[in-house]
Amino acid sequence: VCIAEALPSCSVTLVADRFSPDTTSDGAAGIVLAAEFPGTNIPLERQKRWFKNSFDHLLAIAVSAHSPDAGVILSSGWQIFKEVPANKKPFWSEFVIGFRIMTDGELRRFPHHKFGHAFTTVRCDCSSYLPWLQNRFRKAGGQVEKRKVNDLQELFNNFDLIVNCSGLGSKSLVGDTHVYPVRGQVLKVEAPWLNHFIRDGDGGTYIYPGIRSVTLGGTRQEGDWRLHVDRAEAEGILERCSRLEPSLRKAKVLGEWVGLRPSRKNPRVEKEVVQVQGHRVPVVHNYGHGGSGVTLAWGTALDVMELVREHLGEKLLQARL
Ligand SMILES: Cc1cc2nc3c(=O)[nH]c(=O)nc-3n(C[C@H](O)[C@H](O)[C@H](O)COP(=O)(O)OP(=O)(O)OC[C@H]3O[C@@H](n4cnc5c(N)ncnc54)[C@H](O)[C@@H]3O)c2cc1C
Ligand SMILES: O=C([O-])CC(=O)C(=O)O
Repeated sequence: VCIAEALPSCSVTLVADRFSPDTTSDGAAGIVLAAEFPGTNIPLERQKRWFKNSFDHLLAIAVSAHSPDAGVILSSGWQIFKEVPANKKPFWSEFVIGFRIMTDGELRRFPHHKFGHAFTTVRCDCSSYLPWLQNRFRKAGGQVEKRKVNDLQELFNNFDLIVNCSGLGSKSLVGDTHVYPVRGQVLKVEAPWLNHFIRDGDGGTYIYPGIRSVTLGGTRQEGDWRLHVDRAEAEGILERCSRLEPSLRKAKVLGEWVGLRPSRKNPRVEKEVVQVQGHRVPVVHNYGHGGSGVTLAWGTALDVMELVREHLGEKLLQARL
């Protein structure tokens, strides 16, 4: 969408074997919140820029008339901690709305937790947001092709530049041994009386009210490729969430879902030049966002757009010489 809208002289084709509602992104809890990538060599300033650019983009949708169609809304709530964290202010605290430390009075609702953040962020219902974005893409002249790409070489004859956003698919598509799954299971329940999110800071339990349902999570299992719903885990999620919000014991379960977070120590947002049959072909990678793909999507896409722009500038220069 970024490239198709900002560079109208380019013809952009989206090639994928799965589209909404069948992608990982469709089932994501969709909250705009991020943890620092552990052990990453991506500078914090760059992670901040990704967060801020995404947040500002989504906030503008959330406060516009597009909000209901796009499934993007403002969401207020609490992130609570059983122990006071070493870093009391996460790196994104300056970008969300009204970030503050919770008062003792607020914490009384959560007797097993000692510390918390209160703030307003954005929540994306991706089963609405993705079709809405795809519509924007088509309006900007984008083409869509549904097929599996087995090797990037299949694309080099028809395209001048490739942007690789294949998530976990990059393991086989570009032979990346650093990308791995972190399995996550969630439930959707009917509890229209809930308006505020509650997230345990360890990421193991969360309650996110949305437009049509409330998402309950979660699990984080590294290297686990199982895509089926695990009964015991579903019961565990319901139990943990009900301990935080007892009214959930009465909520009707509407659906269950499992997804694999495309995880990587360093999310890969960079240009690579690949040699194919004597030609140098540029590939811009944008994958490995782990549990923060909804949060960082727009910010990383803007970096990709800059890399695409640079490449077009170089091409133009070469053509003139
Ligand atoms: C339970 C759970 C909860 C989550 N909650 C949140 C949250 O609250 N906030 C947040 O920010 N993030 C969240 N995430 C993380 C988020 O879902 C991911 O980071 C994001 O979906 C990754 O997006 P992606 O586009 O890279 O990958 P995907 O959504 O998996 O898309 C990859 C695309 O590439 C295509 N593809 C791959 N290989 C090929 C190939 N060889 N040929 C053709 N097409 C190919 C696929 O068909 C698909 O269309 C959550 C994840 C899970 C599992
Ligand atoms: O951790 C959260 O709050 C939601 C999320 O991003 C995930 O499950 O990956």
